[in-house]
Amino acid sequence: MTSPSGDARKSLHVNLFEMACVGHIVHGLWRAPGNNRHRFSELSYWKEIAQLAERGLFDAIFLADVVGTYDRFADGTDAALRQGVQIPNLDPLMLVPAMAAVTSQLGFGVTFSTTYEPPFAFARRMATLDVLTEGRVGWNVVTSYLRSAARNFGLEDEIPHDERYLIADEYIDILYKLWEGSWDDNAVVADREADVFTDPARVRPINHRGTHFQVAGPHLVQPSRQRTPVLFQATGSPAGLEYAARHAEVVFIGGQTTADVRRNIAETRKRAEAYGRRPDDIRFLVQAGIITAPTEKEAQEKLRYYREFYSTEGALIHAQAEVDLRQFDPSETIASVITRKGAAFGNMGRRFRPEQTVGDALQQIARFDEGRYFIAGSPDRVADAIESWLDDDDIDGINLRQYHSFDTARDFIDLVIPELQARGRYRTAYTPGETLRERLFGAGRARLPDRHPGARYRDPAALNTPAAPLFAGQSSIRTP
Ligand SMILES: Cc1cc2nc3c(=O)[nH]c(=O)nc-3n(C[C@H](O)[C@H](O)[C@H](O)COP(=O)(O)O)c2cc1C
Repeated sequence: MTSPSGDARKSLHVNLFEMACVGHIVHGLWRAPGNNRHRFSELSYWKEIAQLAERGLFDAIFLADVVGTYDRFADGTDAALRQGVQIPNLDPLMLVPAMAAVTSQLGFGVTFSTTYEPPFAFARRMATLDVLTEGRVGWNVVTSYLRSAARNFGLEDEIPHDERYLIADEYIDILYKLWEGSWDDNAVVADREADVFTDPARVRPINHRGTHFQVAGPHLVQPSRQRTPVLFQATGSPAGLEYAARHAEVVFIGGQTTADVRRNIAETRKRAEAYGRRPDDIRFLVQAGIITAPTEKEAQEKLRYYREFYSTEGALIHAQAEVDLRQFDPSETIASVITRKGAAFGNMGRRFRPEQTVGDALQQIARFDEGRYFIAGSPDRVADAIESWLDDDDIDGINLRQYHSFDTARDFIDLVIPELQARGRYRTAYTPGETLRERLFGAGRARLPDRHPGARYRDPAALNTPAAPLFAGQSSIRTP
């Protein structure tokens, strides 16, 4: 079958979705016997999971991150602390060298926010990782969403949503200047006889003077194999999609149905063309929940078992619920709760329909086992579902959500991957020495293609001509 994007039989890209905490998105399951999540603060945990992902020939381990606490529910941060909802958490960039040292092919996607820390230091840290891993890193560009994070970095409140993307646009432009424009490939000559380590004629400052940042340069790190790490982004808003169309190479796309997802993908590809990119310059991933076992019956039993540990309170904390819905009669409607609680109902009003009951809303918020990209079943049924996601929805891959570390990844690797391989839907080996970008886009694509906006700074003259601002002429985007 030919997919809408034209590939004969698309092969699945897989990242293992991780975060250095006990409760990332599936809350409460850290208590399940045998779950290793509480070991996230041990180096051995990361070494073990990286080796497991490499055994499964995964594209990468993808690390989420937040820089504030979920403090809106009940007794604020205390609830998040008790439930382990993304706190305590460790800095994901620091985990990469440990995992890279015990693997040779696995990639690493790392989340970092453009809103709080200046670009120069981040450019250096990320380039360091790309140099040391020989081109195995990607960056998940986020603008952050917690008000508590803003307060950690000296702000009273969050910067308005669309303005964050404008800042992110200048931020990434600086990174392109540093990563792509500041150093020529052959700048390091290491000529002992001539007593020259780096040829100064091949290194230049960037002298960026913009709206939000001023960065002189030169970049402190010599070019890595990819120069710019693979650019990941997750978004659903018009501003975010515009940003993705311009910059992202891998997009986590939203949508509840095949039709939604296909439409969102098609629109993003079309917008990318408006920026001079090709429709297939972007890969699309979804976050998938997969629970499998040798037989259908065992898979359903495993699902039931996981359900027993799931924490509704954790889900409410993560959703930044301002009201504890559990205190209401399950048969009461959301409309009636809103009337009684008024403004205190906060963001929950946007999540639910007024006619829904509290019981229904609670189930909705605490459900980890539904939706187009969830399946609990035998390896055969899982593989059928994945083939449909690839062909019918036009996605390219998944971020595999973990319920149990390391069983979720192990089950997928031992049971589903052989089935996908037999169907020609999954690699049977890594291509030795390939970069993460080549794994996603093919041989010869270690670096951004020339048509990507970041590539313009390969011409040093471009360092003196500002890039067009994001959203230029876009009336739907709220510029400040
Ligand atoms: C798969 C996935 C992973 C995400 N990981 C993070 C993350 O680690 N840190 C973060 O601040 N936001 C993360 N987000 C949230 C997005 O960055 C973004 O805020 C969200 O998708 C809403 O998009 P918008 O900001 O364009 O409205 C993630 C979203 C998805 C779908």
